[in-house]
Amino acid sequence: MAPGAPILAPRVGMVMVPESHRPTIRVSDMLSGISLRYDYEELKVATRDWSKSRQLGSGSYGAVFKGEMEDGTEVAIKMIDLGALGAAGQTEDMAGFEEEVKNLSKFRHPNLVTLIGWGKHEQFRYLVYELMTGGDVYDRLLKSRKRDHPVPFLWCDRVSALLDAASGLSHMHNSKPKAFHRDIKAANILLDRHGTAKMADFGLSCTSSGKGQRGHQVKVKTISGTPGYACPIYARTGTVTEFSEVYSFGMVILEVLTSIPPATADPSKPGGIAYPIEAQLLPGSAGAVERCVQAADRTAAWPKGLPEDLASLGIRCVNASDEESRPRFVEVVRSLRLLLEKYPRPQAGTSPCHGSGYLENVSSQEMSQGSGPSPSRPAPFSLELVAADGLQVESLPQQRRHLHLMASGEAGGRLTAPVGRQYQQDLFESWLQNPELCSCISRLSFEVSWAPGPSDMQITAKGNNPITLNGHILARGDSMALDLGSEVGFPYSQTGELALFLRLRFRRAAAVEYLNAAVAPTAVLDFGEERLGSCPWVLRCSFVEGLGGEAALQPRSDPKKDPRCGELTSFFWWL
Ligand SMILES: Nc1ncnc2c1ncn2[C@@H]1O[C@H](COP(=O)(O)OP(=O)(O)OP(=O)(O)O)[C@@H](O)[C@H]1O
Repeated sequence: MAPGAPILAPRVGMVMVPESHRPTIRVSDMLSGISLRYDYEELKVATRDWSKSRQLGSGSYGAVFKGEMEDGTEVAIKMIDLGALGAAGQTEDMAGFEEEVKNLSKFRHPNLVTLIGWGKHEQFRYLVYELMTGGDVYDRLLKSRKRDHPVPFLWCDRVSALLDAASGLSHMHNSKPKAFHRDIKAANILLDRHGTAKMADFGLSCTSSGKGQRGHQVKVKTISGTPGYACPIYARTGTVTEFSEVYSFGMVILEVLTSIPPATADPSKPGGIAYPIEAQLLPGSAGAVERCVQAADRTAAWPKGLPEDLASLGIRCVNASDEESRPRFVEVVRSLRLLLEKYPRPQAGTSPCHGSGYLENVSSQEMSQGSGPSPSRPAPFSLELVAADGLQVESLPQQRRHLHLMASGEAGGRLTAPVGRQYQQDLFESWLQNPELCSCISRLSFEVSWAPGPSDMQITAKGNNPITLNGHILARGDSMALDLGSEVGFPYSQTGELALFLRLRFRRAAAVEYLNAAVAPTAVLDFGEERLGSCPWVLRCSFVEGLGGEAALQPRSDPKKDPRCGELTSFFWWL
């Protein structure tokens, strides 16, 4: 599903739902009962005639396009080419169209992607979904590990996505008839613009009304699913149960904890598949929880204790030999909810859960040496959203109003931080309702540079689309000095009266950092207001594990002398 997904053969084979569960009516008959049929012309207009620029991705059965319907609703339209599938010996219901429409039409749940309607034209079938603009969990994990310009995917967003997805799956498994997704994987967990996760891609799903020895189950003739996620017992027997689904979800839990994919291309065998979770974490052997904790992706800034708790849950789900020892989805949901209660989201302003562009859990040593998962470093500035076309800024939570700059380069003794659609895509998309405006923001729109101190701040326009600084237009290559309070704008067009569709204010960051962050942050600091001695700012401590809140540590001019801040010195690289 995600671009660059490592899965080589997403579907091992095609679904064959057994006779007793197979619908006997033709697709066209069945769908006539579903009211939201869209005219082909409307779908064509919505996607600007299936413009390549509107393509969101493609799966086994065809491409998915972003569309805008007549009423302005943004949607994702999956196009299935039955001609191509027929040539490959596949039929209409094998393409998953019938199943997907039938199953999705039944479900209305906040954590299942909503099917808005459908359409057909010649050999094409169309599925119209709510648009999920936040990407998928697989892609988020990939982006969080990128060496250049990583986009943090922090622990609370990860656990919350797991809880959402498990809730959607639990709903399917507790509905009547019970429904099986059959392709649970990180790439099929999509995120909306607010970060809510929903299960997608029901092309393989099927229902069961009968109970077998192991509860509700469906025996399929051909095994399908995604390598690495598929339960080995299901792969052997062809019997889908809730437990086989929980196995796949357990793999997702371990993947979200460690950012290690369950399956990937095997570099040693052309066309081969490697199973990194199996190989590195040995989930079925003693010590698996410890290995998972060791492998926990530190860029997520896990709080102490959470990796153990999450690993234990994941390991229970992927018990390969005794499937009945796996929890049911309802238990998985409750366990994940308990984890979010046990480890509450830190408050805004000191939160390691600020999403896009936010500081990640790289240890202070890594930061000072510029090593570790990424060479990016938090800048002591941020850009605060002042206004965006079509958006009521006050409706956004505080933490979604800030673009936190990351210093990712150094030139001539100056640090630079990039801003643009390529770097803060999620944030720009969440600010701008109109995707065309979003695409007016260049991939690299501008760079902020400064001399360590920080002083002598400068902005340099880098994109084809101009920007403004305090009302002055800056074209590509233009630089201007930047002050705290300066306003950066994005103009609608270069001609006519200057009107801005997005305005951001340059401000000092409410910076946070986690010290001694081997796995969990032990302290959170932010810039205080005072200037003391030769030091331009004092770091005020908001939270230290075991010490409580802000009152526990007072601001001071020489943190080096305080034993409680042993690592603080390496934090001063930007001062
Ligand atoms: N509702 C949606 N909103 C936004 N993007 C979507 C939506 N549904 C799918 N996509 C995007 O379209 C791409 C293709 O999705 P699709 O479900 O067709 O295939 P897949 O699940 O990747 O592959 P396969 O069907 O072979 O498992 C995905 O990468 C996803 O990013």
